[in-house]
Amino acid sequence: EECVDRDVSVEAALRGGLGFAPAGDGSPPIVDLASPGAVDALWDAATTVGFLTVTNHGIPETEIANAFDEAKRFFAQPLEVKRAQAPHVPSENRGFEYMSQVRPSTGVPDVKESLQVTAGNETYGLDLSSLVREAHGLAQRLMGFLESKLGVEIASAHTLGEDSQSTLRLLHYPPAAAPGAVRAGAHTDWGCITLLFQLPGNEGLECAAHPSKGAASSEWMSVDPVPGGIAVNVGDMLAHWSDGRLKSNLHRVRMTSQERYSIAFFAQADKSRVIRGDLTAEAYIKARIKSNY
Ligand SMILES: O=C(O)CCC(=O)C(=O)O
Ligand SMILES: [Fe+2]
Repeated sequence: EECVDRDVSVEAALRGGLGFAPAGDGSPPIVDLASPGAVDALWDAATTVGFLTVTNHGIPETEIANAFDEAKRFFAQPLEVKRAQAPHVPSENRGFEYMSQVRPSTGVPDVKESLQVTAGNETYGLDLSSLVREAHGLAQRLMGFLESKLGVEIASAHTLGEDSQSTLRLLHYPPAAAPGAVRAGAHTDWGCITLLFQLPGNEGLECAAHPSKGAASSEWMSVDPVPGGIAVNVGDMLAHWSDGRLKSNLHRVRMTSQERYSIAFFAQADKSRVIRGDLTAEAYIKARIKSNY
């Protein structure tokens, strides 16, 4: 399946010079969800750079802060404790992994540890269910906005029920090891929409500045934390579903001298949902997991 092989074009872009290029000026647009022009601004960002930051999103800051506290508490434990508390089940895209995700673009493991909780599954004793609910609600709202422009029914494809495979991922990049290294290799996300919660002071996220130029592009752009904002990006599943109108853009996490915590919510179509021919959203995600662990 062409869409499952998305990483081939990623490699082409990196061979084209993007891999080692530094970040230039600029940052993705900020979309104020309380403004009357929000739908147009969202559409504009999603069809050009594929990255944006939303403000006035309605998720209580205390909810987000609580999830970061949970993440810090979890990651502070000894490695064996984390492994025992949340065994990694790659086939189900959940549990705790340590320095084990190899991005096809780099061939070496990301310098990070992460804990993945799948909607509807256990939260390993962590208080994360309410952020999952809030994030799912916001992702659906954003997809509803896009749906109104796209004319394709996408917002109802994600539930929080039995069939869900949407995922909350807590990420921790330890204090800098090798200067110049990349913390997370360049990749595109697999799902429909990703919400990325960042902490002020924890910089490093970058996306390709000119995604429409593909392999000819050789610049990155910082996606720095915005107070009260959540970074949003389009994933491959939605790019595919929209016939390429919505852009799934390359991004990476650059090494900085600061330790980094972030939280991603990957809104993915339900397992049984058919996204192309007879390819289900479940089969699609499974194929992408296989290429990464
Ligand atoms: O930590 C980040 O900011 C980015 C994480 C990311 O891109 C991912 O896990 O897909
Ligand atoms: Fe990502």
